This record gives sequence, C-alpha cells and structure tokens, in this order.
Amino acid sequence: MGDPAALEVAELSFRYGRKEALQSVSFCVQPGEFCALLGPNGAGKSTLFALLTRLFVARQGKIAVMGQDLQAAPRAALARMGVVFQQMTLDLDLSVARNLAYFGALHGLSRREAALRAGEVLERLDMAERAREKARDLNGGHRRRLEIARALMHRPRLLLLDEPTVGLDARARASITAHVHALTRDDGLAVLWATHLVDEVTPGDTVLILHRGQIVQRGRAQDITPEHGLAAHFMALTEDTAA
Ligand SMILES: Nc1ncnc2c1ncn2[C@@H]1O[C@H](COP(=O)(O)OP(=O)(O)OP(=O)(O)O)[C@@H](O)[C@H]1O
Repeated sequence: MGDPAALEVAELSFRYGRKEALQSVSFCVQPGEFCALLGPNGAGKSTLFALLTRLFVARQGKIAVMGQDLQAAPRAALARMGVVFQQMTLDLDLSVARNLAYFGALHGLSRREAALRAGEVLERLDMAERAREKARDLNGGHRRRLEIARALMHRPRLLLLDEPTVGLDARARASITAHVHALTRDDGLAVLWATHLVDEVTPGDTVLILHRGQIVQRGRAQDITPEHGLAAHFMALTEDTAA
C-alpha cells in the first residue's frame, strides 16, 4: 500500500433536516498539493469545513487525515490538521508571541518547545520582527498571517483555510496566497483552501468545484481552463445558483 493521502473524503453526505447540503462528496488531497475548493454561496463549503473540523459529526461517509479516521481516531486525525477559520479567532490583547505560545500550550508543547516553534512559524510567514507587537496593532493581512502561523504550531500535515482572504486588500491577499503556496512547495504541506474568488487559483493548483453539495469538477487548474479561463468555466458550471 502507498502512503496515505493527507486528506481523504469518501462518500460524505450531510443534511440539515430535509435540506441536503452535501451529497456523496469524495476527493483526496495529497502531501504538497494546494487544493482550491471553489463554490458559490450556498454550495456547501462551510458545511464541509464543519465536518472536516468535527464541529459537526458526519453520519454518512468517511474522513481521514494522514490515514487517521476522524470518526474512529479523532484525536490523531485532528492532531495532524491545522485550521484557519473564516472568522478571526486571535486574542487581540495578547502579543503575537503570546497568541502562539497559548496555542502551543493547548497542543501540549512545553514553554520552551512553543517558543522555539513560534520563532520558526513566524519566520515562515515573514512575521519574525512582529513577535512583540499586540495582535490588535497588526493590519488585517498580518493578523491572517498570524492565524496561519498559529495553525502550524503543532506541525500539522494538512492545513484547512476557510475563505482566508475575505476583507483583505489585493496586496495582502497576494501575500497570503504566496506564503501558503510556499508551504506546500517547501514543506510538503497539504492545503485545502476554500474560496469563491477564482483569481486566487494558480495554474498548478488542484481545483475542486462544489455546486449544490456535489463535486462537479476536479482537476489541475491549467488542465480544466482550455479556452475561456477558469472564471468563465466556474460561472458556467454553477450558473443555476440561486441569486
Ligand atoms: N443550519 C442550517 N439549516 C438549514 N440549511 C442550512 C443550514 N446551514 C446551511 N444550510 C444550507 O445548506 C446549503 C450549504 O450551505 P453552506 O453554508 O455549507 O454553503 P457555503 O458554500 O459555505 O456558502 P457561503 O459561502 O454562503 O457560506 C445551503 O443551501 C444552505 O442554505
């Protein structure tokens, strides 16, 4: 048997009462892969993230992180996963370093380990010189980079990001997408990046298009945009989305 996928989702379904939000969703993300999950509003992205992070428990289907089943071995699976939620969750009154130390302690790192790891992750996100600043004094882009650094504290192999660039200007968005791409390339991190912004996708990324709770396309961005580009393709595939 080969190495396990960083993330394996198989036949995952979920309903809110009678409303079917996900229907038999299956895909994998491999180590080093940047997978952009594209979907219009209401496609099911938030529901999928809630299931992947165990906010909701899936009754149908399978989720595994580095071969660890989220249902059968939740601690092992969650330990291999880092998450950046759509809503900011920093403590704004703490310094950058203290935000990281606190999270490190939650994951069982000693103070010394947490301090060392905080230095490493801040370096990776080009934030080292901001360690002593209060989170409140950071701009939106730097706050997001701190959240990504924090999600890496426990050395996950899979990073989930739910619309991480919402509300940021073009420069901050470009910087964040570049940093996360570098993590896949240089560290072999697997990334699932949910967005409805097609311009955040680069040609080498894998694209998953979710529409009305189903995966309607999966492939390399450069292979699925032959003529009119990804934006037109995405709109055509999802054009019956209710306004
Ligand atoms: N608590 C709920 N009760 C009933 N239906 C829900 C609930 N939450 C979401 N839905 C429905 O499930 C479907 C998927 O919603 P979801 O929020 O996962 O989509 P999304 O792709 O994240 O959209 P957005 O980008 O707007 O957050 C939608 O049709 C939505 O109306």
